[in-house]
Amino acid sequence: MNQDKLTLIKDSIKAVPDYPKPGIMFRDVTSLMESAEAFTASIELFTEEFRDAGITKIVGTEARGFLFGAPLAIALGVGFVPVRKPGKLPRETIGQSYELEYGQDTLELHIDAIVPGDKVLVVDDLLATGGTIEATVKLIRSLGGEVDHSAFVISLPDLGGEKKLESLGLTITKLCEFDGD
Ligand SMILES: O=P(O)(O)OC[C@H]1O[C@H](OP(=O)(O)OP(=O)(O)O)[C@H](O)[C@@H]1O
Ligand SMILES: Nc1ncnc2[nH]cnc12
Repeated sequence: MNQDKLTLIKDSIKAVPDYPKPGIMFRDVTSLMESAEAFTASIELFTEEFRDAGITKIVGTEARGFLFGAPLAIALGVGFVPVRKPGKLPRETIGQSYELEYGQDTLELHIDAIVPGDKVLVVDDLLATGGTIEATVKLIRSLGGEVDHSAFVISLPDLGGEKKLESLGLTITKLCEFDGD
């Protein structure tokens, strides 16, 4: 990947100590999005990476996964499917609960949004424990979707998400990483 773009992206992400709870170093992707150059670079790098991967759908997780998944879907010319927190999707859904770095939650997916044979790329702003994407992958696979690839703007490898997703058979594409938290 283009090193200048990767540096621009990493440098644009502000750190907020003790948010949303004491002891959490919050990596704020909204500061990246405030920079047209950094936001554009992130979508360009993902597009180059997945242009020839045979992806048929992108799944993005609420809420920050929508911000990168949707523009990438347009760039790749494929559909975008949201995975949402409970009660937000209007049609019939399936659900999966999961653990977060700072809590517990459930995610839902429309049952007709993924069809057997879909080759799905899961996209989120940040990979921490991997709980969000593990739950998302279970939802997609239970509907017959194939999911081999994941993409993140930020990874926090110390929190174990990369190992968890590798054990699920996923490749991990990340634009930057931070350690020590
Ligand atoms: O790898 P994990 O430990 O699962 O953590 C990563 C997830 O946590 C954050 O979302 P959050 O649940 O805070 O939701 P939000 O995007 O709606 O703020 C982040 O955007 C990822 O989706
Ligand atoms: N440290 C962190 N910064 C931003 N988003 C997160 N989601 C889970 N952990 C996070």
